[in-house]
Amino acid sequence: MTASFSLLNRIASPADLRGLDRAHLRQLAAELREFILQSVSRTGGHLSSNLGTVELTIALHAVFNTPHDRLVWDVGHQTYAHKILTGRREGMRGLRQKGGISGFPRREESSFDTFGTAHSSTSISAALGMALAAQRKGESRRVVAIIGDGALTGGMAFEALNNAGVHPEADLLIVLNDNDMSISPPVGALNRHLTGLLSGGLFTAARSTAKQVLSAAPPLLGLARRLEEYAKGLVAPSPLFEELGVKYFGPIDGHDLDALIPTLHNLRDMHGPILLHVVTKKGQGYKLAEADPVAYHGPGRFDPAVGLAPGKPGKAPTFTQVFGQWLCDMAQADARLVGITPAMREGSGLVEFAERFPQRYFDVGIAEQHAVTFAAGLACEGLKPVVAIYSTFLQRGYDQVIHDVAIQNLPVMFAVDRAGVVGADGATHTGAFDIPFLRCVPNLSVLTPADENECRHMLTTAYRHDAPAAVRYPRGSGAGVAVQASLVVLPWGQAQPRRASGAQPGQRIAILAFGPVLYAALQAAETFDASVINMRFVKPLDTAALLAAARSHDALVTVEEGVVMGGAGSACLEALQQAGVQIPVLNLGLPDAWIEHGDPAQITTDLGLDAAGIAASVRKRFGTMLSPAGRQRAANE
Ligand SMILES: Cc1ncc(C[n+]2csc(CCOP(=O)(O)OP(=O)(O)O)c2C)c(N)n1
Ligand SMILES: CC(=O)[C@@H](O)[C@H](O)COP(=O)(O)O
Ligand SMILES: [Mg+2]
Repeated sequence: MTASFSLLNRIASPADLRGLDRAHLRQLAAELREFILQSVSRTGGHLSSNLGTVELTIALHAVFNTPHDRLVWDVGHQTYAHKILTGRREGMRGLRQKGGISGFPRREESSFDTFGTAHSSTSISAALGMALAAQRKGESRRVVAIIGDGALTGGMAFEALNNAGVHPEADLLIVLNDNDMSISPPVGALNRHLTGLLSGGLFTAARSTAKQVLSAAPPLLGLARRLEEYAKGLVAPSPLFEELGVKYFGPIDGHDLDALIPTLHNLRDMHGPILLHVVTKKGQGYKLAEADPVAYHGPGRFDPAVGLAPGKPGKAPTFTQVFGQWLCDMAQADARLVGITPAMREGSGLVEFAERFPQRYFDVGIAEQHAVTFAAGLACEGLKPVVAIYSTFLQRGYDQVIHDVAIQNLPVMFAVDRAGVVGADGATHTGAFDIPFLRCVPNLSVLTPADENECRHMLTTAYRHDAPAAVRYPRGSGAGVAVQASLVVLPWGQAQPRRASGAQPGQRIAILAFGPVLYAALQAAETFDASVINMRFVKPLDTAALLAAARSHDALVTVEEGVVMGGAGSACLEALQQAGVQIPVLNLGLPDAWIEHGDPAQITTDLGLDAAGIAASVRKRFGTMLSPAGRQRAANE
């Protein structure tokens, strides 16, 4: 790194910055911002949110006695400054890489990380719990939740505010970090309310007023009350929060340490649930990120002097891109189609659809539960909703899938992206569980395309099925199979034989593959001259193909990129058991363990789900069967 980090290098923990004067804190902010930019440009990571929270993080650690006082971050994708100031500056080299530090707060990583997170809108609930625990235990502790304007759109945040408002004994400070952005531009009436608080020059006027009023020191008891009234009168009052029983302060400039520090100082000594509205800019200080915070939300590696490299032409499309193109084509073909995203327009591949079909596109905010039930409502009235959702975030909408979609057998289609290993985001974002939790729901079908072209066909197949259906596909690209333009419906519930074993009786193995892992299975099959079946459907399972494979082989292997426990392999075991068929079966997939962050290819290898890994597992389990002695034994049986 070329820049000088003379001050930052001396900060081993927040205690080191508490003695610094304002000028030095400003220098620290500048160094920290440069450090984050350089560091993230080398590792990839959530850049623009982190550039926007540098001053806020410094101010929080300067004013609060962390980690005794609790900072609870929402989502946690904006905690790089926090990590750097809490002893993990060197750790940033390995950010989100195998064995390195996480991109999110983790309790096991640092005592300053008070609550593990990465899914949105949990901070107020957790912080309220901590504040009430402290109160009940008689501990003197301040608890601060830091939540973005995007995260505040999540249902959990509203539920927590509703609860906090009836706990005046909870000393809880909620810092609303309002950068007027989610990943994409924010949506919804709450955003309109927040914008209203900043409009008409009020925020500009309030900036200096707030500085004078909210920063009055020292915070005496009587002053706290006056402060509140001043703030109500002179700064923008928010009836919304006040009516909920949460005292509202702000808005103040979240990049101005002279406003932040004294204000936090005063609010620190007030009681009950309080919300401080802080205004920041996503990408602050790096012009390219300020101009395009969406592109710099979570970039890979890049040269900070040049910015993000343009996508390479001719590269195979990702599954997400295949879905995005399919959605536009299907929308063109069927006027009933509507597309829904819970705040993931870019990640889920809906940018073009949103532009071309604005009346049929719904970004509902970070509100997965609502997204699913909203889709159910649309379906009730004859529309054909497609909910584009990451596997990990569908976990949030599970009861809605069961109660609102499946019980009523409504034709809602789920395009389940990021199913399987995701890489740098790690355990919180791995799409591990969707097969088990979806396949047990009556009426709901689960499809697992093996490649890009099959993905397009399966999306069409599921869409035309006219009942609840989920098509799951992974992050990134697959085998690179060319995608046909036509909208093809595949035979419902039918597997596809891909390779026939020519092995001797006693040595015949069939690999049943679910999803893109088919291609690794095909490679592994060469080693043992195994049969390979592309199962295509987890549900309805092609039991005819399964039983036929069991009859004509000596062992079965199932492979999927999801947890083995309760997964597609389990579905095969259940079907075999129901049919009274006994055959050795090896189930391969994700283990009963958290999949940590790292390079996705490396993770796949470590999990034994690449060709070599599958072959090694088969050899380990069925090695004796494959040996001459084993063959002899099988022949004698
Ligand atoms: C439950 C859930 N849904 C979606 C996401 C994906 N996501 C991560 S950050 C983010 C935007 C958050 O916006 P905000 O809280 O305002 O923070 P900012 O990015 O603006 O700093 C979204 C939608 C998530 N982490 N969790
Ligand atoms: C923090 C968060 O939840 C998102 O920003 C997520 O990291 C995006 O992941 P993708 O890069 O897979 O879209
Ligand atoms: Mg935001």
